[in-house]
Amino acid sequence: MAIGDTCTAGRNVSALSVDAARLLAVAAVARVSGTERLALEDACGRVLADAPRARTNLPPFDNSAMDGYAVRIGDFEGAGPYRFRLSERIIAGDTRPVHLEKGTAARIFTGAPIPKGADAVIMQESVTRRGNVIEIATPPRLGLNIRREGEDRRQDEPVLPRGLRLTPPRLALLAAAGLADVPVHRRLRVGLCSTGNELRNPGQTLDHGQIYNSNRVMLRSLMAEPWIAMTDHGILPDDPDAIRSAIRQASASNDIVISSGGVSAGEEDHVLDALKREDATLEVLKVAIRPGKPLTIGRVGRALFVGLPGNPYAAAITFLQIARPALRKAAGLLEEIDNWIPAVSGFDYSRKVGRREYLPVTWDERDALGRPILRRLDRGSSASLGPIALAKGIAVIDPDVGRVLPGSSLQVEPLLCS
Ligand SMILES: Nc1nc2c(c(=O)[nH]1)N[C@H]1C(S)=C(S)[C@@H](COP(=O)(O)OP(=O)(O)OC[C@H]3O[C@@H](n4cnc5c(N)ncnc54)[C@H](O)[C@@H]3O)O[C@H]1N2
Ligand code: MOO
Repeated sequence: MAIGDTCTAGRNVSALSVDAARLLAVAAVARVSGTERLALEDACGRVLADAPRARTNLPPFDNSAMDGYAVRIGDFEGAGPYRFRLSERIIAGDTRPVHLEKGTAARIFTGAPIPKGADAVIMQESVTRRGNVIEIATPPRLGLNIRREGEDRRQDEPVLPRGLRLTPPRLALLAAAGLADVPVHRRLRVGLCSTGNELRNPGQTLDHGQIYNSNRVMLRSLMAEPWIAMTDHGILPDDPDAIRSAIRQASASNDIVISSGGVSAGEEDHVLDALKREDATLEVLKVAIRPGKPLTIGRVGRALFVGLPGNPYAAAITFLQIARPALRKAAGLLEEIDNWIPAVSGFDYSRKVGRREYLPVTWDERDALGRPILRRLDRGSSASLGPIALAKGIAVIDPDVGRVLPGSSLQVEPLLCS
């Protein structure tokens, strides 16, 4: 459901489920269109814009997986033990074309090319060697300890699909397939604003009634991704014109604008009015989520505007659950984050039904099935940062659950805490 700008009822709208709000946010953004080519060394954390093709077979030739002896299976005739004279010595990097003489073996090392005619490698620990002759007790199976040419990737085959975040192993695979550079999506331009007359930056002195801006560093750090180019538009006062002009400017120069504060129902909460005056298409106004119910998402020109609630825990949860999937889509990422783990409650918690709730939790032990036994870190009031700062994860409680009993199953989404 998209709520058009004819809706003047402010927060008198029914709350969307978390899943519906996430879908609307994701649907409201398009993938960035620009791409650039980067050397592999500069591409870690960036998003693959195409499926690069292997320049070579991987591995490029049949090679030995062990230090040992290359043999021909056909030479194992009759009953053992079997004796072979060593006719060759092949080390890694040997570029000679070698043909293994019938009835002989080749001394070979890990990574060295398999000589023509050989079809197994016996590791040296399984062989008795006397001078230039080896003795083998039983015949090997075909292909033993041989890494086949092209078994990882064939030349001209796609090495990786587009839309993947380039991680160290993915970059290594691209390098192994002979690629020196890769096409990546341009960085997603994200603008950040903090709204509130009460905000000062850490390091400044506080007057009575003022607080430190904690959302800024939290959101900047949550978005410290190689695929994001962040512009911090600073602290905006609770002034309708200032907020409107900041939204207009930030939306003209960014793909996505994220603000915190000023989205609830009070007359000093100006974000919604500013969006309406900027002719925004409003997508999300209220979500059945705890914390974070007042969440405002709309399109301003070509940009997506995400007005997170000011309360820090609510800002963190709504960012992670609803804004981040939209950012990931816009950046071209096609892999979803699906890292929840099954857990079991170690607490008794009664609550009002209706909203999906995210509780900060930790754990010190696991049950017989290996599931973490969750311990609550306070109620996780939407204004407090202590619980989420110490949490190992966030437990998810479905909207219709009124009581969580010890021993009941819960999903937990791990937080990176180490
Ligand atoms: N009458 C109603 N009041 C409120 C409602 C409501 O539905 N009706 N919703 C409550 C809920 S739930 C939340 S969450 C907050 C959301 O408020 P806003 O997004 O409008 O945010 P503010 O009022 O500007 O601030 C809320 C709170 O957070 C502090 N804050 C704001 N920005 C920062 C920052 N950058 N760093 C640290 N702390 C920040 C601010 O000082 C306030 O204490 O509204 C409830 N009220
Ligand atoms: O729903 Mo608010 O964001 O928790 O306090």
